[in-house]
Amino acid sequence: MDFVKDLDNRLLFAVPKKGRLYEQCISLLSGSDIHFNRRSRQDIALSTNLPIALIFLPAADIPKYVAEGNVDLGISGQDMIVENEVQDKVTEIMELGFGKCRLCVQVPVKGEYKTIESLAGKRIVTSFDAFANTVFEPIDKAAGTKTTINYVSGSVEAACALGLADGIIDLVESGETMRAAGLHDIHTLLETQSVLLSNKHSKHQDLIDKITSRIRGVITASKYVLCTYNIERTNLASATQITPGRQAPTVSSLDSHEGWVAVSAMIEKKQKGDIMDRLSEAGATDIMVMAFTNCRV
Ligand SMILES: Nc1ncnc2c1ncn2[C@@H]1O[C@H](COP(=O)(O)OP(=O)(O)OP(=O)(O)O)[C@@H](O)[C@H]1O
Ligand SMILES: O=P(O)(O)OC[C@H]1O[C@H](OP(=O)(O)OP(=O)(O)O)[C@H](O)[C@@H]1O
Ligand SMILES: [Mg+2]
Repeated sequence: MDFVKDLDNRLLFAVPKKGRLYEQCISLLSGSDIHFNRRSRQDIALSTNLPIALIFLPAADIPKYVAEGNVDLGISGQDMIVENEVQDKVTEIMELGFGKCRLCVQVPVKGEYKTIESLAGKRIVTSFDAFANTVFEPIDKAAGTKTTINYVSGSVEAACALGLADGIIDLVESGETMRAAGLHDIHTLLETQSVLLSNKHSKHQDLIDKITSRIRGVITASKYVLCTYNIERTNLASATQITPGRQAPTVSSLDSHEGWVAVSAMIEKKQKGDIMDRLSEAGATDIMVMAFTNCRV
């Protein structure tokens, strides 16, 4: 436990210790040049190049630690922030674009329930019991009844078939798990994805800003590629309409080819095929597309 004293003066950054957010978080850290050595089974890892300690915790608990100020910064899902009821106590710095899914009310396909209101007074099983209680409070009040909310930690979809629930509240991404259990969704309560979140009163705000801009750079870099090509200056105007860049394309003259220029511009990765076709039609040659791993734009 020697290194507990080494945590003094370090920014504490909570990262999901396993599960579907883990790999993406590790790749964000690596893309942001936050280096660390983590020994097997160890949930605290000191960064070797920045005054940061990474704390590996269950995603579901991270919003609570951030809200209470036990850690300065964290990555978790928006659903976990809502379930921990800490929306007002943390700053959601930015959406990270992964862990995207919907929190839905689901019922058996062959059943009588068609609306969330029809479940008033019935039995709901969920891992999101705090949120479910807030959802059913007004519904119960209007119907003059009390819905039973029971917590289970996983495999929530099994609850209806097992006779434990009339409906469930759980996450849906592809819908495969829901359909396999003979369920369908009748109401979306929340759209969620992973976010970078911070404590509102951290003493490490400068470092939080630095990490945020590095992570933002990694996310932007994953959406864009750099496109370079050569083109006759007479065709430049039509080519730059195809690749306007984020501000403007970089244009330099080609010494060896009178009247020709070299152009480079960031383009959206998902449009690269179409853009290359159109550049070719506009007279561009030597068209190349290159990925980059981080950027500040
Ligand atoms: N099927 C899914 N698709 C996308 N995101 C998901 C999915 N299931 C869970 N998530 C998101 O992943 C985050 C972590 O979820 P959870 O705590 O259930 O861990 P997990 O990664 O599913 O691992 P496990 O359930 O095995 O412990 C949550 O914010 C949740 O919204
Ligand atoms: O719509 P889908 O793509 O099928 O994904 C949704 C499923 O993913 C999550 O379960 P997870 O795999 O985390 O298992 P768990 O129930 O043990 O948490 C979630 O709780 C759903 O069951
Ligand atoms: Mg899960």
